[in-house]
Amino acid sequence: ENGSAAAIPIDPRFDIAYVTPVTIGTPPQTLYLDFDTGSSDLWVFSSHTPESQVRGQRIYSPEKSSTAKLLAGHTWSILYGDGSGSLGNVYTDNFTVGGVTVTSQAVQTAQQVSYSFTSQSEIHGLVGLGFSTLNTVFPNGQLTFFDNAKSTLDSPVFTADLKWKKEGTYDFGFIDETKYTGEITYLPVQTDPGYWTFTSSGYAVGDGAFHPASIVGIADTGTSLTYLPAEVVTSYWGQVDGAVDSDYYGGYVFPCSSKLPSFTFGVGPANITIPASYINYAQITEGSPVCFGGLQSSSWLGVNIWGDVALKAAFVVFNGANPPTIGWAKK
Ligand SMILES: O=C(CNCCc1c[nH]c2ccccc12)Nc1scc(-c2ccccc2)c1C(=O)NCc1ccccc1
Repeated sequence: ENGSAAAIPIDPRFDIAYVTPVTIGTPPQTLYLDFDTGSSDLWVFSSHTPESQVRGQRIYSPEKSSTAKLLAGHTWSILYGDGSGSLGNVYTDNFTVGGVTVTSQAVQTAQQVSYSFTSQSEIHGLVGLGFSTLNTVFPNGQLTFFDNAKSTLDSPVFTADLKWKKEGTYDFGFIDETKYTGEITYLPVQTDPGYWTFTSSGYAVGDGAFHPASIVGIADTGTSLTYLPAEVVTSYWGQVDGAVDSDYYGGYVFPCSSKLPSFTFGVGPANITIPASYINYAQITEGSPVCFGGLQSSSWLGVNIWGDVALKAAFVVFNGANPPTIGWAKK
């Protein structure tokens, strides 16, 4: 049974994250969750989350679901690179997204969430679409929604068609030819430790020369910006009048009036171009003449991340066959 669901930007001004409607339990409880290829825990705000940590989010109440079952003795705790995190207990219940249903999906209910989640009222939890090896449930790791759904899909794939300041889609089980142009270029995926890790073949700044390089990075729908090696982002921001790498603002900022070049990255023999508008990420604060870049250095992360700023420039196929591969197409 294949499926398709909307990827809705949570803020009309800039693409912090995208949420997708899901239903959990019986009778169905609808929540809007962040589908995240950069992690592998499905966790939700719940009736177990302290009221002081809930600010407008919808919650999942397992006690109101006749099909919910506590996974006794199991707990989870996750920490993300930005220092945010959450922890709690585990239930299994019916989980449906875009017409695809998994009965007895592990649903991790939050007993604690960090402030960065409390402050995002539009995000009611995350659906990890990384490899299940990254799942944090203890003592027995749980399977992701995609791993559970795979056998019921026509093909063991899901695709991401994220859009700039507009609603996109996640498709499960099939590849929609109307969503891309030209050919899909498939690349090998390194599944250790469990991210969708691939190697880009290089980059170009604006209409400049292509620089062949092997850039190993994670295709990550759950991270807003794109973080690349210092020499790459330095050569990009070197082309922008007034751009500086600001300790104060925590990254490259530039005068909002500056003209930005596009950024092209290689995917095998092909390439994807990120339009300049996607890299003009956001004003520092409403009305500020200072803008924050969508392309930032990965040196403090220790890992390169192709986040939403890059992914929304492409149609991306996450192929969960054995061995897994990742496909990139223009659109
Ligand atoms: O975790 C995810 C995707 N889920 C994010 C969920 C989330 C976390 N706050 C959120 C807030 C809103 C919505 C979703 C989230 N991706 C990956 S793969 C490797 C790293 C990593 C590993 C080591 C060191 C650094 C990163 C991360 C990472 O920490 N990204 C977040 C981030 C955030 C800021 C800057 C860089 C990376």
